[in-house]
Amino acid sequence: MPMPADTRGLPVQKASLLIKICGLNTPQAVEAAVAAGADLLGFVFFPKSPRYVVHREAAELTALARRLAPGAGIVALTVDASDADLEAIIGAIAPDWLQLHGGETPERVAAVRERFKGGVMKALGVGSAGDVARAHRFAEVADSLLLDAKPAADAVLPGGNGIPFDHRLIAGERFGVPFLLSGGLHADNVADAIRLVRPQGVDVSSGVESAPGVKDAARIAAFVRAAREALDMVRQ
Ligand SMILES: O=C(O)c1ccccc1NCC(=O)[C@H](O)[C@H](O)COP(=O)(O)O
Repeated sequence: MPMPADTRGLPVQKASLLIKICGLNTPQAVEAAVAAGADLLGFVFFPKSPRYVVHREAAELTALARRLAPGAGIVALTVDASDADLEAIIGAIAPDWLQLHGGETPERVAAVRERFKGGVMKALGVGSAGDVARAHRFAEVADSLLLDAKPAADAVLPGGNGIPFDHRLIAGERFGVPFLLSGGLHADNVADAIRLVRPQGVDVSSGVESAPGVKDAARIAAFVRAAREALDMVRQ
């Protein structure tokens, strides 16, 4: 899996993750996320998702993002992607981060990280104390974690379902690597979630949409404002 060596630009790691808007699929959505001041911009490479972008679209959107916000981190979200798929995505958009949102094992995460020069973020569903213990194992092989709700058994998507989980399971938890809190967040609940969990950042998709796959500029702005204020408070 030959991967470019110059993608670990790491403005995002310096910023310790912070606020990610996921599932950007139009120029308007990218512009709204950038205008709101998002730190990480996520692009979904999972065909069954309403936020799916093909490589050519993703290349155009990430070029726009880099022009408008050179300091923002570009995140490519994949689900159990093969080496060839990852290589094609990296070739198309040179992401700063790969978000692995499938059933990747710790060994697979370590192997991807070995070859990819950007950051590797492992997404995990949390529904029990056992899941938190499992997250610690992944923290040994990933650059960061994204802790999300577990999808329903019959869900089509492994993420992006707008479902929250019990944040008390990870209140004050530390993993040795930064993590994003995710799952069912929106402008009205994100501050409470941040105050309880004290994550290094937050991630949202459904909570800033007017319909599945349709980002809403006002909701993005409100989310980033609320999240930024709460993150600033817990960092003091
Ligand atoms: O968003 C998707 O369509 C998606 C598809 C396949 C795997 C993961 C997906 N999203 C993952 C994310 O990073 C979401 O932002 C995260 O799960 C939170 O989603 P939401 O609860 O909708 O805010």
